[in-house]
Amino acid sequence: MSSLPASRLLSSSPTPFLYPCLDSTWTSSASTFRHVARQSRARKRIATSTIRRQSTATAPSEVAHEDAPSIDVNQYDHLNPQPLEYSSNPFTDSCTISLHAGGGGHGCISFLREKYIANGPPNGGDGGTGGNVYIQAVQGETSLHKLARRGILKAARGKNGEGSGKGGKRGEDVLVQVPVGTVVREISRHDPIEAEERKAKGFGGDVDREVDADAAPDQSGKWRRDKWLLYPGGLPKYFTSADFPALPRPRRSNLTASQPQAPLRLDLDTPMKTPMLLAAGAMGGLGNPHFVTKSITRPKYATKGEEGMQIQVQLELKLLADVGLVGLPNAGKSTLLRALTRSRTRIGDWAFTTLSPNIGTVVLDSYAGRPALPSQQHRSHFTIADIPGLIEDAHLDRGLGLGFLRHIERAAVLAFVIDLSAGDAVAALKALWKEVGEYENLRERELNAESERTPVDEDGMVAFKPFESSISPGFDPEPGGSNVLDTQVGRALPPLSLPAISSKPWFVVATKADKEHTQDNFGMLQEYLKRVQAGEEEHPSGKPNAWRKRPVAVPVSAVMKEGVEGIPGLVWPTQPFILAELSKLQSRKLRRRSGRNWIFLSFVPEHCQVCRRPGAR
Ligand SMILES: Nc1nc2c(ncn2[C@@H]2O[C@H](COP(=O)(O)OP(=O)(O)OP(=O)(O)O)[C@@H](O)[C@H]2O)c(=O)[nH]1
Ligand SMILES: [Mg+2]
Repeated sequence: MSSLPASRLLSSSPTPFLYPCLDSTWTSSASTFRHVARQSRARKRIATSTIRRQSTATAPSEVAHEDAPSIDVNQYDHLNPQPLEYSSNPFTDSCTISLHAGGGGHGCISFLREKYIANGPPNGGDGGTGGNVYIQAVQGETSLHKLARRGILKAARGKNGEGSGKGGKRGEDVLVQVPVGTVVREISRHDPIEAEERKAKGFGGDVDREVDADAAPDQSGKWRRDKWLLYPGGLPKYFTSADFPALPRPRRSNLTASQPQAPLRLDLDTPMKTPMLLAAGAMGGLGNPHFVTKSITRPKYATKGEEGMQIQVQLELKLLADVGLVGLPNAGKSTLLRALTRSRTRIGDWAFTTLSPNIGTVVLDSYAGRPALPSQQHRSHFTIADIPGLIEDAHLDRGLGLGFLRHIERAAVLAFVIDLSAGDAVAALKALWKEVGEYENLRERELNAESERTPVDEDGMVAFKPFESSISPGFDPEPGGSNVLDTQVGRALPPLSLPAISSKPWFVVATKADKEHTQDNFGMLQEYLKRVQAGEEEHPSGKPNAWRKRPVAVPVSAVMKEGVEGIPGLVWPTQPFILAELSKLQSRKLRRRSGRNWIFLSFVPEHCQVCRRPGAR
C-alpha cells in the first residue's frame, strides 16, 4: 500500500473532497468541474428554448417570431416584448410584509469637562427619534413582487445622544411605494409602549381604563437593565446602591397622533400626492441631565431609547379597470383585448397563455388629435382587465385558482368571454358564473370575519360603513361617492367592502363567431339570456339580487377584429348621447375616417357566421 503513489492513494479515498489542495489532480479536476457546469448550463438553455419552441409550435404567429432568422430588435419594447421575454415579467398581487418603525437612540451620560472645570455638570444629549414608516400609492408601480421579496422593511434607529448636550440624529424613514389599487390589511402589531402600559396596569386589571398622564410614574422601572444605561466608568457597587429615580413614563412621538387607527385597513385606490404615515418611530432615551436632583447632582445614568413598533400587514393588489374579462382558458380573452386596445398581451392556442392580468385602454377618441368631446365631464377612455382563464372547480384550487378574480372586483362591468366553437355556450357561462359566485361567497365570509373583529362602539353596535364602489371616476353611479382616500390621517377608516360581483352589470362576448357551426350555439345563448332577463331562468350565479336588467350577447371574431365595435357601446351606456353629440360636431370629418373609428362604424361583418345567417340581426 505504501508503494502506491500519493496521488493514487488520495484519488481512491475521500481525501480529494476533504483536502482538494493535497491532490495533484485537483487543479485540473476543478477546471473540469467548471467546464462540465458550463456545459450543463448551456445544455439547459438549449433545452429550455427547445421546449418553448415546441410549446409555441401550434401558434403560427409566435413561431414566425421564433424562427425568423433576423429579428428587428427595434420592433420590441417593454409593451411589446419579445416572445421569449413574456414570462420574464414577475407579477405578484398579494404578499405579507413586516413594517418596523425605527427604535429610539439612547440618551447620553456625559459631564462638562473644561480647563479648570474637572467635574462639571451633566450634559448628555437625548437619543434621536427612530425613523417612520410611510406608505404611498404611486402610478408606475404595477406589481408587489419587490415588496414580497423583501419581506421586512425596517426604518433606521435614531442615533444616540452625544456629549455637550447634542441630541442624536433622527433615524431614516422608510417609504413603502405600492401600486394604485392596493388594499392594506393589518394582520398583527406589536406596540412595545402599549405592551408596557398594559403590563403596568397588571394583566388582570381594567385594560380599557385610560392611562392617566398625571399619575405617579412607574416605580417598577427601577433597576431595569433594559431601560437604563449606566456610566461605563462607574463601579458596580455604586450602581447597586445608587438611588435610581423612578423610570420615566414611556413616551410616544407626536406623530403618533397622525397614525391611522388600528387595525389598519386602507384602500389606496387613488394616486397619493403625499405619503401616509403608518408607524411613527419610537422616541429616543433621555440624557443624564434629566435625572439631576438636589441629592444627585451628577447622575451616572441615562435611559435607553424606546423600541419601535412592528406591524405585519397583508398587501393585496386589486387592479383598477372598468371592464373585467372573465372566461375559460383559450376562449379568446387576450385576443379580444388586443382587438379593442393597443395592448400587446400574448395569445396562443393553448390553455393558460395568460398567467398574470393585463390592462388595456380603449380610447374613445376621434383620432383627430383632440378629444372626442369638448366637455370634460365625459370620459375619453376606459380600461379593460384581461385575467388568466378560470376552469371548472377553480374554487377548489384547480387551474390557477380564483385569486385573479380580485382584479375584476373593482370593475364596473363584467364581460364574460365565451368560445362559441368550444361546445355548449350556456353551460360555459353557467360554469363561469358558478366560480364567480364561489369567489363572492369566499369574500363574504372574509368580510364577515373582518366585521366581527371590528371594534365595537360604545352603544354596543359594530361600526360598519361599507363605502361605495371604488371604480375609477366616470363610472361612479353617484358623483362624488367614490372612495377617494383622505390623506388626512388619524381617523377611523371604513371597513373594506366592494359591491357584490353578481350585482354588477354584465354581458357576454361570444368569440370565434367566424368559425363554422356556431350559429345554433349563439342562438341558444341568446334565448337563455332572454329567459334570464325575463326572470324565467335563475340567474347563472344563483344569487337572488344579481343583475339581470339587460344581459346581452355580442358575436365577435376577435381575431379578425369584427363585431368588437359594439362592445364600447355596451360598456358605456351613455354612448348614444355621445354619438349624437359627435355627429353634430364633426360628422363629415369623422365619417371619412370611419375605418379607424369604431364609433361611426356600422358593423357589417364579412366573416361572422352568426351574423351571416339569413334573418339574423
Ligand atoms: N377563429 C378565431 N380564433 C380566435 C378568436 N379569438 C381568439 N382566437 C384564437 O384562440 C386562441 C386563444 O386565444 P387567447 O386570446 O390566447 O385566449 P385566452 O382566453 O386569452 O386564453 P388564456 O390566456 O389561456 O386564458 C388563439 O389561438 C387565438 O388566435 C376568434 O374570434 N376567432
Ligand atoms: Mg389570455
